[in-house]
Amino acid sequence: MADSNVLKSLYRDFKSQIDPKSIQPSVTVYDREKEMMAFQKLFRDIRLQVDVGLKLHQMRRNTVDSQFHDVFTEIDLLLEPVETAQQSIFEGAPKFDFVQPDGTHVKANGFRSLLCVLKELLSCLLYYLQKYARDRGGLFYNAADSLSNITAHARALQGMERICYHANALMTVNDSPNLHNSGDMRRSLLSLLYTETVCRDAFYGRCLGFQYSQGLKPILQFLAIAMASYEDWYKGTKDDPIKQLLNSLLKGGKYIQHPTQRGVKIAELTDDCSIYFAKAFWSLTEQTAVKTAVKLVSQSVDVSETLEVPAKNVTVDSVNGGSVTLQPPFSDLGYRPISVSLISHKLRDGQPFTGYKRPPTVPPSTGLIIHFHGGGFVAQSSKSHEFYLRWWSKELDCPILSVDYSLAPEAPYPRAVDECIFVYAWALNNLAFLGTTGERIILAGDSAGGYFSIVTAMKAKQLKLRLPDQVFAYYPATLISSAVSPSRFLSLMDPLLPIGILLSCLQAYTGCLASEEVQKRRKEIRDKILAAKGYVIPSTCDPYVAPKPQTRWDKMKGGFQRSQTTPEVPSAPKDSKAAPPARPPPPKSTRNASVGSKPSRPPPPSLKNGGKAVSIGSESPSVLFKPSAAKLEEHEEEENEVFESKDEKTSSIETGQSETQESCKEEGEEKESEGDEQGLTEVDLKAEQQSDSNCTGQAETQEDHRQSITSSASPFFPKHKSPGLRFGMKVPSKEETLSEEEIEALIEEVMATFDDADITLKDPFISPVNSPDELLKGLPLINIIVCSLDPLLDDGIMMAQRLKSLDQPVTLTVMENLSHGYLSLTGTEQLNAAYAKSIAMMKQALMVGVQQENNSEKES
Ligand SMILES: CCCCCCCC/C=C\CCCCCCCC(=O)O[C@H]1CC[C@@]2(C)C(=CC[C@H]3[C@@H]4CC[C@H]([C@H](C)CCCC(C)C)[C@@]4(C)CC[C@@H]32)C1
Repeated sequence: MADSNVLKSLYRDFKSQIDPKSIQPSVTVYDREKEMMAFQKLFRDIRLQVDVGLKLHQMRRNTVDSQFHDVFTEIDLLLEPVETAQQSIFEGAPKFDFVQPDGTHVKANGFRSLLCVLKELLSCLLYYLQKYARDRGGLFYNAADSLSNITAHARALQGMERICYHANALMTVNDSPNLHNSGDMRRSLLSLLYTETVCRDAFYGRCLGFQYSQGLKPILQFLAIAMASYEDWYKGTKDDPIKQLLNSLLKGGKYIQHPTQRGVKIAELTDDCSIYFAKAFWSLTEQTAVKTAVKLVSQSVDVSETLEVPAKNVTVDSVNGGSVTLQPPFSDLGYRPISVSLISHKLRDGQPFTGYKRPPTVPPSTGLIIHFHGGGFVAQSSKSHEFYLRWWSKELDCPILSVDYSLAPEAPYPRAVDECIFVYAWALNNLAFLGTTGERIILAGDSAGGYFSIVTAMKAKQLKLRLPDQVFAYYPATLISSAVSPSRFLSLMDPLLPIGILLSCLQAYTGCLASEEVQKRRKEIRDKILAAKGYVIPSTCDPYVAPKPQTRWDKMKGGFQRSQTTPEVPSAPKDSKAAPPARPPPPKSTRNASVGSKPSRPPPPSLKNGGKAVSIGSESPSVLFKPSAAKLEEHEEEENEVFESKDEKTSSIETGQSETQESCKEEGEEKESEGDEQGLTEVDLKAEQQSDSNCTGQAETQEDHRQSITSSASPFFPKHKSPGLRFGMKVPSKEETLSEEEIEALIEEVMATFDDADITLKDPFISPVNSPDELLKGLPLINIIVCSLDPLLDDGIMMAQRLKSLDQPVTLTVMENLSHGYLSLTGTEQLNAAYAKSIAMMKQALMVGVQQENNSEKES
């Protein structure tokens, strides 16, 4: 089928040589075809490896055998739903692309990014599966390592499955090209609720940074590990700094060596992240030592001055001939001078200079860049961004004024916005002092700073000040709300902007930091709803226990086993007592048994269910648990036992298994009579039916699977003896069961705790993407630069869509496979290329004469 499509597209290519008009579409179709085939090939190859693996280990001769069998079974079960979601996202993704005003198609949006990430993950998984197949039985074969790698990637695939599922659901409710589901707080809340069930530790363990290219990966891994060890420092007693430092270094080492612990730690620490921790970690770049190091390695400049904009009224000329007086910002902190940095490669006439040896001056530049730094609204300063600002100043040959606006949570919205526009007006009045004639003024900012650059232009427009000539918003946040979007799902695995930190920044900036009591209550409600929907509450599970890496001795034994006739994976029991009894082979191989009767999932729910938000993803069967780092420490001992015999465990687990079936039946009967009364939604019912069929209808096949999973210390399953645990879902107990009305009431209760936020969000300036038309019309050219692997990708795209819909000049540039914050990172060719591209764009914008051309074009 796919082959015939390729043939068709080749034929179209051939035809296009005759008919030049058909060149464009045929190339696109061909590319898409190739992309789709790449996915199909990946799935096919993985299935092939899994089939072989399942056959090899179907005898379940020992614990390692069982573990391999479990992990292959789990992958096998995951592939189908992942592939279904992938196909559907693949179909719909292009509808959300941005088409530049000049007609160029920008192939980027959160859906596409999720597909890229999925592809990367599948490739990694395939790599480890193939490596395992190739090395098995070889001299240097390490069974534990293989198992750990395959397991880690399979667990991440579980997370991806859930994310793709939600993304797919989002696609069905969002009318293209709308990527955010803003305006529906309820739905956002529910989506956020269900994302709690993604095992995020899987993304931060062995798989950390899997989505990035080889150059970027180690940098982001380093930063994530630094964050994990900094947490230990931050929490520890600050009495003895040396002891503290050594301790965090040791912890850093530990997190490199033990990926599982790292994963759990990062997931835990970024889940309910205190804004003060994020602030402290992100402000590491403010340390004198770091600042000095930056100065040493960066471009040297003649001027790097810190100035203060006094808190006095500023009167500026307005565009209609009059003048406007701006009062200094007052909210939250009262009147205060605002700190700014002036960076200039050459000392220019008029510029202040307090350095040691005065260099010769050069005439004022024609351009000026006013820069706003990023830092999630809560951290960083012009100094922490000086590394690239110094280069900019040299390459663009113009001075840069970087604004140190006040930070949240001490100074929430609108303080920083007021400061930015105030400094802008002050700069208009002090161009000569800044060393410029001001012929070309550019506003530029990254991240939170990108947001300020757009909002400042909007404010200038509203106040009728002279507008900047262009705006450069690098990966900006443009929707200040917790609305979900496909790219925002990336924050579930992002090393720089994890979901918990993003949400804390949001609360800090909008001035809605919830009290501890409110947070506690929100969590209680979350747990109640999830339990009622049948999710295994992550925090109630035992820690994830990674397979123990083998010792060299084990490896050698592994090597010797090669000569055996059976393709066994050696797991040398420590003593004879621990030798596992050989299991009789199951009646059918699990793989064969499950063919055709695999727990196939219903399609994503139609969320337009009579206007009711339904339980997104409630039928997902994946295993869910979120271990706690503290618990994990306790289990370090147990971790060593994973490769040991399961003799003692067998009896209790087997009891658990029969209990499982019992409870399954009981609950199933109860459900039949109660289902309607409870007013469950269609999706819920489907889920129930499915779980019922898991219970009885497919007794033979699921029995195999359940047996395979519960009967060993599975690397997927925590040693959880809860009866009723099936595929990470469980039938809610009597106490956990809630009626739909009760769930509604709980949702209402949580929504009420966001009331304040709602008031703030109605401000027309807080989210530029949703600002009224009159505030956006008449803005100068806005250049939006986004990264394809950035949780805020959709924010940038939606801003461009909005401006285009108002016929505003806008460009959208996508930096492929780069992460958020790329301007602050350095050291790889990919980063250098992206950096050079940004410079080239700004250089063009600073050229005197370009504006005149634009204007005359407009007039004509
Ligand atoms: C599934 C649903 C999801 C819902 C999500 C809700 C989304 C809410 C949306 C909007 C609300 C608020 C948005 C806030 C946006 C923030 C954007 C924003 O401003 O993001 C920036 C935050 C700082 C940072 C991470 C960054 C870039 C570079 C980073 C720096 C690189 C090196 C720096 C290290 C500290 C150096 C350490 C050296 C030491 C010697 C070890 C590091 C990591 C500091 C932090 C920055 C991006």
